[in-house]
Amino acid sequence: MLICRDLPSLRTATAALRAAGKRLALVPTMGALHDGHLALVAAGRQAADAVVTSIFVNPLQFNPNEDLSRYPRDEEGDLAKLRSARCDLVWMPPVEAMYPPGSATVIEVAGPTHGWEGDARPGHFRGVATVCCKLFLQCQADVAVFGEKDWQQLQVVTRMATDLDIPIGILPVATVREADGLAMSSRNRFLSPEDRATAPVLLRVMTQAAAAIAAGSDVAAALGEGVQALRDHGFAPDYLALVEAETLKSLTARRVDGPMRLVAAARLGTVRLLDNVPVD
Ligand SMILES: Nc1ncnc2c1ncn2[C@@H]1O[C@H](COP(=O)(O)OP(=O)(O)OP(=O)(O)O)[C@@H](O)[C@H]1O
Ligand SMILES: CC(C)(CO)[C@@H](O)C(=O)[O-]
Ligand code: BAL
Repeated sequence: MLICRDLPSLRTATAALRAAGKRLALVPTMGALHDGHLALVAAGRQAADAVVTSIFVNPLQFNPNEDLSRYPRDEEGDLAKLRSARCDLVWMPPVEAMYPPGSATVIEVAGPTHGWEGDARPGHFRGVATVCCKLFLQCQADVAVFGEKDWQQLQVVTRMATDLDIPIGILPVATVREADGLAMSSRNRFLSPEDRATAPVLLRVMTQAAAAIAAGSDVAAALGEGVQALRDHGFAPDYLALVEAETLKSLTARRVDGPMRLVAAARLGTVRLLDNVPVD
């Protein structure tokens, strides 16, 4: 497994893979890898001949009041996991290689960035879109693999690649969960034992609300009951919403002309949990 820490060596390595006729899959991550990330690597292996995983904790997508400095890092562990998953190349640039002094260009996506995580984390999607655009251009992969766990991010990146005519396919991978239903996330390690025991309630509440809406219940009532149930279990919900799956536009009634998604963010102690489920 090759490890590249500067752009010239990444370009040389990816050019050699392409010259050998290999199709490349890119898996963008921020490290602290778990089985959710490894499912993306496995999907990349299925979709292409060689997998490039990037590990870069992107300062541009964190707000000043967020957890950049305590974001979990585990380079040794990550590299061991990627070797076992038969990743071919790891791209782990230092911040100065990604944003050299004088960098002055950002990518601003409208549409699916509006609302939800876009409201809760101002500037977050500008940082995500900018780094993903750079990663796509740096690696020139054929496909990029993203988890459905970050549903809004998946829609934002898909929109950006389409709008900028970047020749890359976006491959979504279903959310990987713990046995009790909690979506795997690097930040779960910060849950206290008590909060870890409560955390799966988020999926249970969302699944119930999605089933009620699918069965024809009033949307506002189903969402209201869900929010109350979360509060009763000690969550501080940021939002629980029914949205159009691709645009993230809020829905007050079931739609009949396309897919819907239930999206939620809720805090438990210091940890903000994200999840989403289909409504059908
Ligand atoms: N449980 C999961 N199932 C599927 N994909 C996942 C899962 N968790 C993360 N991913 C995907 O892995 C990629 C990198 O995510 P990231 O490195 O932020 O991991 P994370 O565990 O989501 O961390 P965070 O705690 O920041 O949310 C994203 O495409 C994300 O959607
Ligand atoms: C896509 C990503 C790697 C961009 O920094 C990040 O937002 C993430 O880990 O989901
Ligand atoms: N998983 C999305 C990256 C972030 O929380 O910043």
